[in-house]
Amino acid sequence: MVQPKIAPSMLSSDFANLASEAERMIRCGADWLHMDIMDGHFVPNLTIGAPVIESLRKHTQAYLDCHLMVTNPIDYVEPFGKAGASGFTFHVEVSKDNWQELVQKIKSKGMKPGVSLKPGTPVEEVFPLLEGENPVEMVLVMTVEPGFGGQKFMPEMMDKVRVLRKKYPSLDIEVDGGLGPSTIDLAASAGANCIVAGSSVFGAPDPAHVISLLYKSVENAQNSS
Ligand SMILES: O=C(CO)[C@@H](O)[C@H](O)COP(=O)(O)O
Ligand SMILES: [Fe+2]
Repeated sequence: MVQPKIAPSMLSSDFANLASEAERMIRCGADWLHMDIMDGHFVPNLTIGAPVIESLRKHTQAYLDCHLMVTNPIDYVEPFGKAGASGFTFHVEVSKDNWQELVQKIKSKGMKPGVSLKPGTPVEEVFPLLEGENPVEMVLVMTVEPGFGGQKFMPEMMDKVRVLRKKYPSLDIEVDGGLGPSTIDLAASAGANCIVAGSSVFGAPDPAHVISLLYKSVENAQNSS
């Protein structure tokens, strides 16, 4: 059975207090911290890069689940490895020609390679990356258009999750965008085990309660499947 992981998206945190926000999330029961890296080109928004990951790493031992919404992910592997990133998830839409080199490089820097796909990208496009000698170890299914937090969950993306879970029973499948107490059951029953949640966690009066609801939903779905 794949381990449930709840990953609050730090995009919804107070960036001016990133270290204490990270610590607060871990205290609230978060398994991973989801870090959204946007280059203002692949997506129309600009966030943080390796220097911020490096600074945060000095304050936490937590798993830093980095989601690279960038046009040239290969340029980021070395700096992110040095900075202390744990997971490095790139987008399939910009990696068709060099994903093999990318995966190899990510692993050689001690990070876990993942691939993400935008809502309009067919799930079949990630299949080659899950086969062969050097596969990715996680698929991140976007459930909103990448770029911003606080958008509405797209339930039609659950078909992709179902297809992936059927084909790859032990794969880490992450969902990202619009996840919270009202949408988690759809994602959990489709087979997602890694759950990114930004606004629903940071906007809640009791983030620990939301994190535990998300975790329990994944556990329940796994126990009844
Ligand atoms: O990658 C992204 C957005 O591009 C996400 O990680 C969001 O930051 C999730 O935020 P919510 O939809 O949960 O508010
Ligand atoms: Fe993300």
